[in-house]
Order: sequence, then C-alpha cells, then structure tokens
Amino acid sequence: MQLHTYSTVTDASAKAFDIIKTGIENGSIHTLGLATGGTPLKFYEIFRASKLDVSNVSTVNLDEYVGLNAKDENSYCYYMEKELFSHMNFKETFLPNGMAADLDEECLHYEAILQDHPVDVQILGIGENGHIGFNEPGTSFDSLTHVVELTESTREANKRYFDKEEDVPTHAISMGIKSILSAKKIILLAFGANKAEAVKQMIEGEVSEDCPASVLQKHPNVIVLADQKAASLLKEGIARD
Ligand SMILES: O=P(O)(O)OC[C@H]1O[C@](O)(CO)[C@@H](O)[C@@H]1O
Repeated sequence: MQLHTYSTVTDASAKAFDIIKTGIENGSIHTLGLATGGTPLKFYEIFRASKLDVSNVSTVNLDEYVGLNAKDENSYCYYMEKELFSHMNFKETFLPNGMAADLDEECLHYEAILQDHPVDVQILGIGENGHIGFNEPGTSFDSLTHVVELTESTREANKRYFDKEEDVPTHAISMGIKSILSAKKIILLAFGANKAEAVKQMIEGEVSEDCPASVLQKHPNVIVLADQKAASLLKEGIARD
C-alpha cells in the first residue's frame, strides 16, 4: 500500500484526478469504479471542470441506498448525476438499483455487470468505522454484491444529508469486499481527523473483518491519498511520499 499525504483536500483530489486522467488518456482505463459521500466531492469538481473526453469509459458505483429512487436527492444515483455524470460524456454508467422489486436478484444482476466491466481503477472513501462501500465491520472478505443493513454509526454519520434521522435508509446494496478487491488498482481518499483512527487500522492494524478497509493490505496496487489530519495517528516513520 502506498501512502501519500497532502496538506489540502484539493491537492490530494487533484492527484487522484491526475492518475485517472493519465489512465483514460493512455487507454488503460476502460471502467472506472466510483464512490459517493463527502470525500470525493472535490475530486468530482476537478473532474467535471476538466471536460475530459470519457466517451470510451464506463463507470460502476459502489453502492446505493435501498428505497430511494433516482429523483430522490439523497440517492447516490442523483448524487452522481449532479456531481459528475450530467457534465461528462461517459459511455455508460451503472449503479445498483435500490428500488428493485427483488433485491437479491438485483445483487446478482449487478455482479454480472461487474464481471462484464472489470474495474481498472476504483475510487474509495472510508467510513469512520473502517467500512468501504457499505461493507460494515464483520462483512466477509469473500462477499460479493449484497444487501446490507446499515450500522447505527453509518446512519449517524450520513444523517447530515437528510432532513430527519428517521429518513436515513436502513439498508443499502453494496459491492462486496471481494467485488471491490477485483479492481486492478484502488485509490482510497481519506480526509479529516474523524477518519484518522480508521486510516490507522487500515494501514497498521491487523487484517481483520473488524476493519473492512484493512483487507486493502492484501491488494497489490493500492494508493492512499490522505490529508494530514486523516494521517495524523500513523506511526512516525511509516513510508510516505
Ligand atoms: O465520504 P464520507 O461522507 O465521509 O463517507 C465515507 C464512506 O461512507 C459512504 O458514504 C457510505 O458507504 C461511502 O460512500 C464513503 O466512501
């Protein structure tokens, strides 16, 4: 795992975009894995301002809430349209359908989409409890796309986007840990002091399902782009550049 630390979110996000831009321009990125939440907002701002030609690029998103339709401002589908897709010319874009009548069927369907669109680079955020996608602590490292019951800590962290706490969905569809690990390259963004403990566990902790992000230690090509606050609990002297 490589770690790069930056003094600003903008610098770290610009680095993430540089890597993606290079891959798209040299033809090595056909499918881009995308994330939602607060973390990648600056990355998307830089991305959409670039007006990069992405007509040969497909995207797959990590997750979607169950029960929110594409017009719901809190759905990840709405978020992606607003922050990126409506500004760009992607070939095709995929998110799990949280409105599917048969959610288990939808998980199989999404996993088939992932098989047809192997992810070249996956953008990830990290939850305060170490979750990646919506894979909460305890999720099997062998998991594929599945329906997740959200933990109280994740619902609490995400309630800032909703009018009322009870509006925060209780379930989501998420790519599984195994699905995420099949990406050829992973760029994890982590910003803010509230992510410092999760970043420490991810990088220095033992690889354990108690911290889903720790599984990234086993992936051969992971770059962590963190601000100094998120990296603040790491041991002095840990390899960084
Ligand atoms: O970027 P945020 O809003 O801190 O959220 C962290 C993670 O939690 C989620 O919002 C939910 O899984 C992810 O999309 C994100 O990577």
